[in-house]
Amino acid sequence: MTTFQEKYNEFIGNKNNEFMIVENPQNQNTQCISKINTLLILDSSFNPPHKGHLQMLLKAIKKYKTNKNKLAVLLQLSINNVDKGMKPALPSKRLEMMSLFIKDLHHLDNDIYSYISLTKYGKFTDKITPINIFFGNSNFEINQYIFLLGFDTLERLFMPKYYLPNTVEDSLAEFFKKCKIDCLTRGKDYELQTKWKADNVPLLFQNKIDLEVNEDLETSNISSSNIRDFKNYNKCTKLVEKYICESKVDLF
Ligand SMILES: Nc1ncnc2c1ncn2[C@@H]1O[C@H](COP(=O)(O)OP(=O)(O)OP(=O)(O)O)[C@@H](O)[C@H]1O
Ligand SMILES: NC(=O)c1ccc[n+]([C@@H]2O[C@H](COP(=O)(O)O)[C@@H](O)[C@H]2O)c1
Repeated sequence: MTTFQEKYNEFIGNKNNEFMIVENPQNQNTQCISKINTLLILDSSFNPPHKGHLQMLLKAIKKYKTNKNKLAVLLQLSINNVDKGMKPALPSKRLEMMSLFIKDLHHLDNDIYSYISLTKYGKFTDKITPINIFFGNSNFEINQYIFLLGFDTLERLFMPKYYLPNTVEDSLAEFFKKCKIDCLTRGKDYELQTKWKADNVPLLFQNKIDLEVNEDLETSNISSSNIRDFKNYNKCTKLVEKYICESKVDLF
């Protein structure tokens, strides 16, 4: 049995588990970790991780890494998507791919601390609670949680159906006290997406969301579903990194 399978079994084995850290930074330097003040969170089904995800992280790291900001990255696998099921790749295999993805990120930026976690929560308003319990303690100095989202998820974050009978504003108020959203456009309609944000996000939360236009259509059009549609790793080498293809995780 793989370590990831064991960790996953441990996680689902206890119904009280809502969040679990699966991988910690490799070089644990407590003094440096204590200086981390910004956590970038990419919560996804990683089915599989792809170059679009990498682009989101690299853009966010570039934007938020400053002399004052020491960053950590949390890649989180959500086992309960608000809308989608868990098929086809096994959760343990997704964790394995996430770990490869993090190694790749470290090659590109070796100054980043990274964590991998599992969560049972589908809604962002729930996801933040255990994250804040883990990272909000005195071992860290975290003062900003930044969720990295693509535009399609941003639209869904503001859909009333997830919060009924409460209003979207009331339901998200607490979340936006602690968190910001860094969002990338998807596909070519980025002007419409910018307009959607201006027209639909309640005024109260407008400044909590940074919507960045990604004019590079090659990366902004990538999704895990279109990779799975290729039905063959050899046909999607432009969309996923080589190590994911080589991992031969059964996706198709
Ligand atoms: N190419 C991309 N550009 C910008 N955001 C992206 C891109 N791919 C995924 N995302 C965002 O990353 C987050 C995690 O998404 P996830 O990996 O589940 O999406 P996906 O690739 O669209 O998957 P699927 O096709 O299986 O629905 C979501 O907020 C999604 O909008
Ligand atoms: N209203 C919400 O909080 C909301 C809406 C859409 C997606 N999500 C979550 O965002 C993550 C990414 O989801 P998608 O891959 O479906 O875009 C998943 O964990 C999903 O559950 C949350």
